[in-house]
Amino acid sequence: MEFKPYYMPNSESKYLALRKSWAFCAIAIISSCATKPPLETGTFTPSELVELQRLDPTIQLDIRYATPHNFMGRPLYPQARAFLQRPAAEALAQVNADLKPLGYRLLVFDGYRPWRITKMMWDSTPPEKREFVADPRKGSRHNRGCAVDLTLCDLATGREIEMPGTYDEMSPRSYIAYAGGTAAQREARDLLRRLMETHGFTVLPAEWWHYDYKDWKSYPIQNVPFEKL
Ligand SMILES: C[C@@H](N)C(=O)N[C@H](C)C(=O)O
Ligand SMILES: [Zn+2]
Repeated sequence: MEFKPYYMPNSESKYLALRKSWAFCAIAIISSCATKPPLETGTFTPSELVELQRLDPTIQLDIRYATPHNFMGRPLYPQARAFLQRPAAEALAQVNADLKPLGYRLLVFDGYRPWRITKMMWDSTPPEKREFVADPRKGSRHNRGCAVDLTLCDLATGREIEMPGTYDEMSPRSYIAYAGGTAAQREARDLLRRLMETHGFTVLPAEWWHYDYKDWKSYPIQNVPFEKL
C-alpha cells in the first residue's frame, strides 16, 4: 500500500504556506492590473456625457457593438446608444449640419466606450492586428468620451455611403492614406475628414472612421456601463 503522509514537519509546512500566500498575492496583483483601468493622476474636466440622439436626432445611429454584426461577432453593449462629452457632441452636431446641404448626414457606429470593452477587444485581437484596437494599459480615447467611429449616409435614403474599406476592417484599406478604392469612395472619405477637422476632430491614421476630439487629454478614462449613464 502506498504511504500518504498527512503530517509535515513544522518548518516545511510553514514554507509551503508562505509560498502559497506569495503565489496568491502575485495572482491578485496581476489580475487587478489586468481588470482595472490605468490609474491617472492630475486634474480633469468633469465628465458630461451627452446622448447624441438627444442633442441632434438627425444624427443616424448604427451601434454595431450592440449587435453581433461587429468584429467581435457578438453584442458587447446592452443598449444601442451613443454618448460623447458635451463639447465633442456639439462639434459633431455642427459637422452634421454642414453635411445637410451636401445631401448627407452622419452615421455613428460608436462613441463613449467603457474601458472594460476596450480590454475585451484587445484580448480578443491577435497581436498582428492590434494597430486597430487601443491598448487597455493606456486606455482608448473612446473611454474618455472623446472619440467617435462614424461614416456618411445619404440624407434622403439613410443609405450608408461607400468608403474605400468597411467599418472595423483590419486591413490597409482602413488607412486614411489608402490610395485604392474608387474615386467616389476616396472623395467621400476625404469629405468626412475635411468637415471633421474643421470642427476640431483628428482622424486616426489607421482608421478612416475613427476621430478624436481635440480636448481628449483633459477627460478621464471611464468604465461606467451604459445602463448607468
Ligand atoms: C475598435 C475600433 N473601432 C477603434 O475604435 N479603435 C481604436 C484604436 C480604439 O480602440 O480606440
Ligand atoms: Zn474608434
